[in-house]
Amino acid sequence: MTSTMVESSTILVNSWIHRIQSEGGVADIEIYEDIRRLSGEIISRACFGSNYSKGEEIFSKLRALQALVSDKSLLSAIPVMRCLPTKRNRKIQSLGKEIREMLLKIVNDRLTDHTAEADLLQMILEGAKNGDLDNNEIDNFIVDNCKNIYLAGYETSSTSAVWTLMLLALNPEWQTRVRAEISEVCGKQLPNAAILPKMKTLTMVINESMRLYPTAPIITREALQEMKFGGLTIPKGVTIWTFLPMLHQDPEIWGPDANKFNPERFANGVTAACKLPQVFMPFGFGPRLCLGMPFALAELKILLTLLISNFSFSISPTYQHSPVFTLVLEPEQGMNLLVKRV
Ligand code: HEM
Repeated sequence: MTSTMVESSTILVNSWIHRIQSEGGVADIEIYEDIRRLSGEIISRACFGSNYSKGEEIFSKLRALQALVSDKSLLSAIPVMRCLPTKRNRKIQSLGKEIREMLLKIVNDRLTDHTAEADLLQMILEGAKNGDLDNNEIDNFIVDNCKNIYLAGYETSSTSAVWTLMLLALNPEWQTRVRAEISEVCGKQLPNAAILPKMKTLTMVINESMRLYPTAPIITREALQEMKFGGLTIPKGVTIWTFLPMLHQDPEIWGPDANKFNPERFANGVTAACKLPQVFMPFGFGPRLCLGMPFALAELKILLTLLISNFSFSISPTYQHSPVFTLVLEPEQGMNLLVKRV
């Protein structure tokens, strides 16, 4: 899927080149919106192949649904309020219904034209076919998996990219180091799957950015039986929240510069970066480790390679630093950077 990632990212690069030219050499760009759109396009193409524009429509409805269900107002925290026929609840229901119908329509079209595309939808369809499920369960399986991929893979990749670009904008010496690596490894070539593992400096930068700004900052696990955790007794059924920023920025584990951006700490890999490498878990851990990790890292490396080799970044005077936790850790006021050609 890397060629899809390169294709979509190149369109973004060209649009910024035009913008910079028309704004006299430097453009103040709110990059979060653009990168989110790009990430949506990439995941739609990966998920729905040639039906990706329909997929984008579905994803935009899922985004609206996500905004409604992650409303943190006091009233919505009362369980009974979620069942009353309020305007918000009716909207949630009708969006859910529309999304389900649109997804099932794509599936039906796919089943009748017998095209076995190499996309995630095809894998989900095959998974559904091979499972021991009745018709209604098959539909639920398909709809739930498509929603899961959207939630897990869309906002996460785009927010990781914008936090990394913010940190690079604040640390121009690292932009220079990454740019030098790109020119050495890629030359005049576009990035491809074979060269991604050679991008050592870029990997260090991405790791450091995910340490300081873990996109999915809370990992949850349910205690399946009563257990002891240090001096605490955790009863069966309790959900335990692990807050990653506490682990990722603990000076006892990472040293006195734990709060500083210093990708050098990852020069010899994660195991040498701190006292307890298992606490570094931007993609989770164990059997539920993020399924999309290789996909996300390829997407991040391709996008950052194309952006850093074409542009230099600095913080815009209009940028307001306001990380906020919705379903992911995102910049509440967007991400304004000054962008120039290199
Ligand atoms: C930088 C981007 C991403 C980050 C930081 C991220 C992070 C995470 C985290 C922290 C978890 C929970 C793991 C756990 O509980 O141990 C997770 C789960 C998951 N992620 Fe990602 N993710 C990213 C991108 C993606 C993408 C692009 C996809 C799909 C294409 C994806 C699919 C999934 C799925 C399906 C799960 C659930 C796995 C399971 O429960 O077995 N993720 N991700």
